[in-house]
Amino acid sequence: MPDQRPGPSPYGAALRLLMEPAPNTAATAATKPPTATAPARATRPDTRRAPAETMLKVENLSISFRTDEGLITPVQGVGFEVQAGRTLGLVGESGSGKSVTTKALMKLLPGNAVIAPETSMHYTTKAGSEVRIDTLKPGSRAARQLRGGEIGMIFQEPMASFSPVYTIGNQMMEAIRLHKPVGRKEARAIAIEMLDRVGISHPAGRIDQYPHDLSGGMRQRAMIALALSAGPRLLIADEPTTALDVTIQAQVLELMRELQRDLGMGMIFITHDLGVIAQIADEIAVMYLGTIVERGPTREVIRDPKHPYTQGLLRAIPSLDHLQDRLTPVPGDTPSPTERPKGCPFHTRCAQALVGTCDRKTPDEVFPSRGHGVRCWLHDGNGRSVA
Ligand SMILES: Nc1ncnc2c1ncn2[C@@H]1O[C@H](COP(=O)(O)OP(=O)(O)OP(=O)(O)O)[C@@H](O)[C@H]1O
Repeated sequence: MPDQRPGPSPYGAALRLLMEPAPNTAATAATKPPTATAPARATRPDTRRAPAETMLKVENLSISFRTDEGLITPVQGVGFEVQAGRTLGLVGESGSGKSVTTKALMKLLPGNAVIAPETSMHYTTKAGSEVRIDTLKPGSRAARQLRGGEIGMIFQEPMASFSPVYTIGNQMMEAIRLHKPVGRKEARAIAIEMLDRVGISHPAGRIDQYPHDLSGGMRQRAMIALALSAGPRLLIADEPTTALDVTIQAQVLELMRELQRDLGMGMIFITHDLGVIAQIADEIAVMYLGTIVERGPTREVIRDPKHPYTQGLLRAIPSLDHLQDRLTPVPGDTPSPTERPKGCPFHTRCAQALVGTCDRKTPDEVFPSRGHGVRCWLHDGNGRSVA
């Protein structure tokens, strides 16, 4: 089991600012991240409160895999929404089912995967038509059109997107022409413009370089340009900044926010790091063992986490001014999906578990406040804590 404790990221400090009800000026200055490009969200005026338009609605998503050991179900009853111009942060430990969930959206699940019949995944296209993603055939033309043209994806490792044997430009032009009726010349012009947009200097020259000619940060930017060149309406970003050093990480996050504002894209941002989520996400969904245990507006979930697992993740965040302190990781290991505990999946690690309830019955989602949902027997859904 890999160590899940987050490293000392500068976002720990940004997160603290979100958690503290009224930071005083002196404290704010002392805990500011060292990167000038990453101002804390808490200090930034919120300019994105336009009426929300739901572009993706996932309900009751369950995914199983046929394996030699039998059927395992690493994703169970997941539901969330993504709005145009907003970001949903999907956070959870390794193996919690984040990648499998997004692969289902991209129709990229392997052949041994089975999506439960009660699942529904509604997506609204650029043209305004409704697509039931759950009913699309993987490998079909409709699925290919959805991927790239409507839903783009960026990964932690840019080489997962780029082929090493073609130039950046050739790969971008191919992506553009797959989704837009343009000739080579026009596609090249769009690609150069996109490289420029993501901050790559001398884009007209860089376009003819190979991925390995670029530095790590540049490759990451080029991958964002590649994903955006087909003009996706929804961008799925799977740990896109984890491999970068903190300064570049902050620049890439800022760039993504900027592009999102300009293009009005919806975004699903996947990470282990709640500090990064605090920087980029409007809403958070916390996943544990294939279930969303808590979701809601970022600020509210971070200031007033309801689920003991979310509370544990927040306790595990280091702050820059207390790096010498011991972190408090969530005790215990995540059980394997083949040994999913009965009742609440977190009860085996929960210090507040109610014997006879949490170990027997699976909690339904309740809403202690508007838009803030939690699956935990400690909450009764009327804003009251049962414990
Ligand atoms: N093809 C497959 N066959 C069987 N099990 C699989 C398959 N793909 C994924 N799984 C299982 O599904 C579970 C969830 O995996 P997933 O990759 O979605 O986790 P994650 O939250 O994205 O983790 P990480 O942060 O490490 O990427 C894991 O237990 C994994 O072993």
